[in-house]
Amino acid sequence: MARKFFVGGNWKCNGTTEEVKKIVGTLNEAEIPSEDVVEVVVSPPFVFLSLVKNLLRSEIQVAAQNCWVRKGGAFTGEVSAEMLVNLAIPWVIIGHSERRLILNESNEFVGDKVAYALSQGIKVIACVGETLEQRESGATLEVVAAQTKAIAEKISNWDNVVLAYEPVWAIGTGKVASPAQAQEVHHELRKWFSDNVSADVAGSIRIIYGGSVNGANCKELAAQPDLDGFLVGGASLKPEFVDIIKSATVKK
Ligand SMILES: O=C(CO)COP(=O)(O)O
Repeated sequence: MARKFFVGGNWKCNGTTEEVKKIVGTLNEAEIPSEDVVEVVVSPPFVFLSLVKNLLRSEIQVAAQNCWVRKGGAFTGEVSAEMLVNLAIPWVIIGHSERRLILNESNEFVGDKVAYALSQGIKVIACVGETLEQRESGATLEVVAAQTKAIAEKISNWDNVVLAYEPVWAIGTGKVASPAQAQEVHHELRKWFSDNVSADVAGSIRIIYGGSVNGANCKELAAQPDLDGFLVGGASLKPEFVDIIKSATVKK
């Protein structure tokens, strides 16, 4: 079965009510390819999830940017998977490098979070990616394999997971991975699934790229055979996000 192109917009810790309404207005008016061609998900900060879900056209889904690792309770400042279910939020981003590196989320903790969110029926955009230092020392594949393995050790069904390869050195830097660099890692990750999980999962899992994707560079990246979409940061706050969604048609 062909892998449906996936475009996620990670708004990170940005936006006011007015700005959020403006982005949603742009998306609601945009001409985008049908749901058969592309799956689109935007991820606002927690406080705007309900607002966005209520205002946004129904073909575009909503994701949280994180959730607590287990059942909710006495965990001040956290938001539980149960709460996301209660708000009918279908997706969550887990293991973004900003959380791994700034908030010290370990591979194991990320694996536990992915497993718990899935157990509650929430689909997961799981992020992996190497730092510049790791790339320069030749450790890229080892790093992304270890991050993926820590998830694989905690889950047995990958149907509701999208894997986002986001090299840290490309995030927010304007320094996008070349199509060849992205393809190489996506290909190796797919091979990792084939060797360590199953040929079925290797063939069906969507591996999307994130890191300085914009309206100008998306088409060439989208054309890479093992690249099934994008996780977009900065450009997802701008009208050019629509151009990135449209790059799905490159696969046709
Ligand atoms: O981190 C990202 C998406 O999760 C990518 O961010 P930028 O697109 O701003 O580089």
